This record gives sequence, C-alpha cells and structure tokens, in this order.
Amino acid sequence: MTGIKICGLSTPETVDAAVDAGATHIGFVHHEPSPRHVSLEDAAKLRARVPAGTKVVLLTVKLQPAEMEHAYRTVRPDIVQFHGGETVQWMAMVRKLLGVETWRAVGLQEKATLDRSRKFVGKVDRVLFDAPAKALPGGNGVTFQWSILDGYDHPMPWALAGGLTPDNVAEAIAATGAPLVDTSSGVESAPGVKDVALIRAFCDAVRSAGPKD
Ligand SMILES: O=C(O)c1ccccc1NCC(=O)[C@H](O)[C@H](O)COP(=O)(O)O
Repeated sequence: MTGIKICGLSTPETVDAAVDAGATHIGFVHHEPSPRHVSLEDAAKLRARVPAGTKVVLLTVKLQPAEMEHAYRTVRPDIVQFHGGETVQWMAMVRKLLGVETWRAVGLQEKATLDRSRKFVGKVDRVLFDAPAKALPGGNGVTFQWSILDGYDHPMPWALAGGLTPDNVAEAIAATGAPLVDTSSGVESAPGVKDVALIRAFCDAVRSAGPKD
C-alpha cells in the first residue's frame, strides 16, 4: 500500500482523524514562522496520542546540535525530517548519535537536482521530493513537475510531496509510482487549519489509487 503522511497537524482532533483515516505517518512542524508550528511540549502531548503502528515525523529547520537533541528527547519522534539545507555530515551525525530514522526534503525544479540528491544515499533513510522552497521551506501547497521523476531509478526510499490534494493525489501516484505521499496544505481549510473531511478524502483517494510496489 502507498504510505500516507499527513503533515503539520497541531490539534488532538486532527491527529486522531488522521490516524483513524489510515495515515501511516503523522508530521509535526517545529518551525516558528510556519502557521503549523507546534512547540516541542505540544508536539510531545500530541505524539502521546499516536498509536504504535503510526509513525511520528518531527520537522525541523536548521537546528543547532543542542536544540536538535533537546527536540528529539522531548518529542521522541520515530523520524526527523530535515528541511533547512542541513549538510550531509550533520544529518548523518544526528542519525548516528540519536539513533533516529532521518528524512531529507529535496525541492525539485530540474533533473539535475535528482542526480545531486544521490549524495544522500546511505546518509539519510528517505528523500522527500517536494516543490522548491518559497516563503517557507515546505508546506507551500505548490506542485512540481512530476515528469522530472520519469524514468528515474530511485537509489533509496523516497516520498512525494508538494501541493498534493484529495483531487490530484491518485493522478500523482499513477504518474510517479510514489511509495509514500505527503500532504499539508491540501487538507487544510485555511493555512495551518486542518480539515477532518479533507484528511479522510485524501486517505480515501490514496487507497483508490491502488497498491504500489
Ligand atoms: O508545512 C510547513 O509549514 C513546513 C514548514 C517548514 C518546513 C517544512 C514544512 N512542511 C514540510 C512538509 O513535509 C510538507 O508536508 C510538504 O512540504 C508538503 O506541503 P504541501 O505542499 O503544503 O502539501
């Protein structure tokens, strides 16, 4: 089955709705400029609601080493997602020292970026192909040209993000074969305000797209 990450959740009701709808991953954004920002303390409380079968992803943007460790120990996510141009060495160090799964977002505008993303093989556990950063590093609700991924022989686990909605996610899966899809803005009624009906519709649309390898 295609994995589903619902990102930028910030209330108990929407966390529960995403879990009930069948999300495989729940994302918490810890980045103050974002309308989806949650404090580490709130993220820890929300995290406690998530059952063991659903993975918790903590999004961070260029934290200092001590901040990163504090964030990890407070929230205890299953996965840390990097969104701020962190170096390969830094991400590999976090993965090793904290023993946590790590993902790296890659903004895709051209094929050459795909080739450059090969440097993450063996350094992080998954790359998340997203639209290029705008005002925010992520969560901008913008799609990128999925055809950039045509014929690409993925050398490591990956996920698709960027402007995915209940209306376009089945087409995105068919076009790219994404093993895991991620949405944030596409299941919101306003920036930072998640909509339970849209979360359910997104998860249903992914399932309707059928199983993927
Ligand atoms: O969502 C945010 O506000 C955000 C802020 C800072 C760094 C990353 C952020 N989101 C990262 C995600 O994984 C989003 O789900 C991904 O970029 C897709 O977002 P969208 O295009 O809105 O579906």
